[in-house]
Amino acid sequence: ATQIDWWHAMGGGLGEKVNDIAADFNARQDDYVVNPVFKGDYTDTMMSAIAAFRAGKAPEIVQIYEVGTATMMHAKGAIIPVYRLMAEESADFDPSAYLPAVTGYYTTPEGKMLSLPFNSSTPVTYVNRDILEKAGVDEVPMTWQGLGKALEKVVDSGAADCGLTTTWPSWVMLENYSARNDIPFASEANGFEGLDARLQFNETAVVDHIQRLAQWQQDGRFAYGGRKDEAAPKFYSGECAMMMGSSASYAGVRDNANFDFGVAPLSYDAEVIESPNNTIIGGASLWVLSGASEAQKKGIAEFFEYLSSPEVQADWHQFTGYLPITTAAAELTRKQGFYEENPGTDVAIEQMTGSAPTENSKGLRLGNMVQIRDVINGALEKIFAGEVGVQQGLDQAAEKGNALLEKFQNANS
Ligand SMILES: O=P(O)(O)OC[C@H](O)CO
Repeated sequence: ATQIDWWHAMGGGLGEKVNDIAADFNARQDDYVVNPVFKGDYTDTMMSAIAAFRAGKAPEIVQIYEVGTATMMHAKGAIIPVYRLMAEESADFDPSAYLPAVTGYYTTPEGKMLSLPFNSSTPVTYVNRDILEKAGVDEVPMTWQGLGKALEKVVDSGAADCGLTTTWPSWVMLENYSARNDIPFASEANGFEGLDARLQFNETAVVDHIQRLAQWQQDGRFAYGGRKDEAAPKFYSGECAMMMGSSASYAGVRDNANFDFGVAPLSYDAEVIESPNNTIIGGASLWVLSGASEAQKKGIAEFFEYLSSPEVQADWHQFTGYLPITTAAAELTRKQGFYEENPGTDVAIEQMTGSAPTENSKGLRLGNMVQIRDVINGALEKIFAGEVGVQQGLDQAAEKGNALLEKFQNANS
């Protein structure tokens, strides 16, 4: 049988699920064997794939997180766009079957899908209901203003040491704060309209928002917990009453929380917007690397059809908390009664589909975004440690980030 290597970044239970999906596909037919290989976290996986490609040893399929999208798009000659592969193989592939907020991130301005959305998430708020009850907070406020009051009660009552933490701080507190409140994160429609996009978060309400978090970091309402998902144990352990993070943290919360937990939408800023936008996606998509043989390409097309089937997607969505990427998978999940039996699991999808995405909530398409996130997170760490003022820290991050954008623009135009 033809071998197809699939490098991915899904560790733990998610990795086992990926292995099961590949094994099921392999068992259904005899022509192809998909071999999933765990390559570390998202950054490790992307870096390994780039290095392997240069050495002529690339896998056929690689999972790349959403912030690597612009880099992959411009890696001319290194990728086979998914829309082309599926057309060449006459695969059963209908981009309109996917949720618009998901496909928007991964398509060209002409609507052509470059990579296959596989695990798309969006940030939500997890709450420890036991702590909230102890603190006398009856419902989870929808706005940052309401949240400030509720978290004050949590801390003042001694119900928990910390009010709120977050995973992926740049994604949640800058990128998604901007989208939710209809503010540009960068010019040129967040980079969708040109490589000359420049960062704008140091000139918008993001500055006040980070000021708020810096204040809360001082008074206990917020606790910074790391650049990726290192903050999750602060929530699992009951140290923090709430956590903002990926909808795909659901599996971890479900398996680790020894308390009554709930899922609420990501807060919006009542001083900025009356009715919030959708949030933007995170997670990752699957890219096909050039070098795949004719037989491998056929196998990949078949595998992608299988991955996008309502059954596989619905099962993956229900197990992980990633979004059902197709309308059919969402409908199947609803029909199966999953949302009714597991309250809160539909929050992410409601949040994504409640309104049509605007220019500010479609996503980000910025080159070198992996490095830009590091710059932003570095600035947040200094701000929260009181080493630099909020405006100064964000100005410095924007300046460094813009230099990275300019470098990418020069290399690709
Ligand atoms: O934890 P994930 O897979 O939902 O990803 C979160 C962020 O989007 C990664 O960039």
